[in-house]
Amino acid sequence: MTEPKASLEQVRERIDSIDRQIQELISERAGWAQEVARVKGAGLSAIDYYRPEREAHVLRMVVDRNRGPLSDTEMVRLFREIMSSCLAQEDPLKVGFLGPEGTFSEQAVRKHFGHAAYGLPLGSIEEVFQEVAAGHADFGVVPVENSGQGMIQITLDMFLTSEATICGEIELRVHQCLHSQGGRMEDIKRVYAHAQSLQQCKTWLRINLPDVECIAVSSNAEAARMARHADDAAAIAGETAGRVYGLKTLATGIEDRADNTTRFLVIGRSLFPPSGNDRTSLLITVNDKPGALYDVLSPFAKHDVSLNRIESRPAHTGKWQYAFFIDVSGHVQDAPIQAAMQEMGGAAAQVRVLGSYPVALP
Ligand SMILES: O=C(O)C(=O)C[C@]1(C(=O)O)C=C[C@@H](O)C=C1
Repeated sequence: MTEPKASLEQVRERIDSIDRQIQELISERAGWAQEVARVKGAGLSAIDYYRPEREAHVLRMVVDRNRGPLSDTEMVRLFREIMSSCLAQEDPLKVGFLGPEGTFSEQAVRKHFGHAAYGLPLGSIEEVFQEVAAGHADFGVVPVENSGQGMIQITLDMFLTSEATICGEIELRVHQCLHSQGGRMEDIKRVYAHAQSLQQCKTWLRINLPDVECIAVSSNAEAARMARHADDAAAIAGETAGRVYGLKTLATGIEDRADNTTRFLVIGRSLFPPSGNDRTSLLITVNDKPGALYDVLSPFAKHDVSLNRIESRPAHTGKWQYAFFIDVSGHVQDAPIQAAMQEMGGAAAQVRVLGSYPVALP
């Protein structure tokens, strides 16, 4: 270790002085955010001021400027909170998510919208779509894919029948923990968790709790709630859920894959302009003729548009008809995507732009 540069008292004086400057600058920034609101016009609500493309741009500049010692994720989190508070000065955004309190979906809401947004815990993914459509929530956050388990089909299927748009994506590293009321691993006879979490921790459970009964429930937070009632029960859930439900944490990082990550979508009712680094999600149904899918996809290759993902789901329009969820790099206003969509022409029975949105930040 190198020699200290100053005494503890001197270090604290320096920190106090920096805090004063930071606070003055945050207040000044909040004043300018109010000025943005005046420029845009009075009497609007939070959703009219919210600009995901601008926020993504601001946060990318934060990452570009970051020289440490704090990580990019930490810096982004701090600036996200500042923007969240600036935006909420008039009226906070209302964001629906799969509740109850303490779920990973709630963590995703906080990661993307900060703590000044108003979180609305809802009973199911379907309800999140319904509340956004009805205007009771400005936006919704729904899980769509896990790095180990793949796509969450109910979320994809909701786009077949709802008008929801995609306004953002969030990647959340999912760290699972084992929590219990009693706090003793040797007493555990039952483990509650969401089915996905049981899958994510399968190997750990086999090695560490081979004889317990595993019970799938509607969410990890629900599992934590159930585990409160008996000393011989435990829950697999995130750290937040354990804290919210007052449980003791018996083990942390019990997910089998070190890179366990869930991708969430931000759903809303409108489309937003380009941020400079975007992804576009399309919902395409093809006519039942030879080469139709090829004819839909080849224009993207021709115009040098990268295809990030393709998923097929039964289309609900007839037996053996399929809808394709296609993600491509870029914004729908970009010339190459426009050209590809025009060329695709009659090969597609239906094309719906679900949304163009900033690629997830760290
Ligand atoms: O730049 C704007 O349009 C603002 O309203 C300011 C601001 C910010 O704090 O930077 C706040 C909320 C928006 O979502 C984007 C940016």
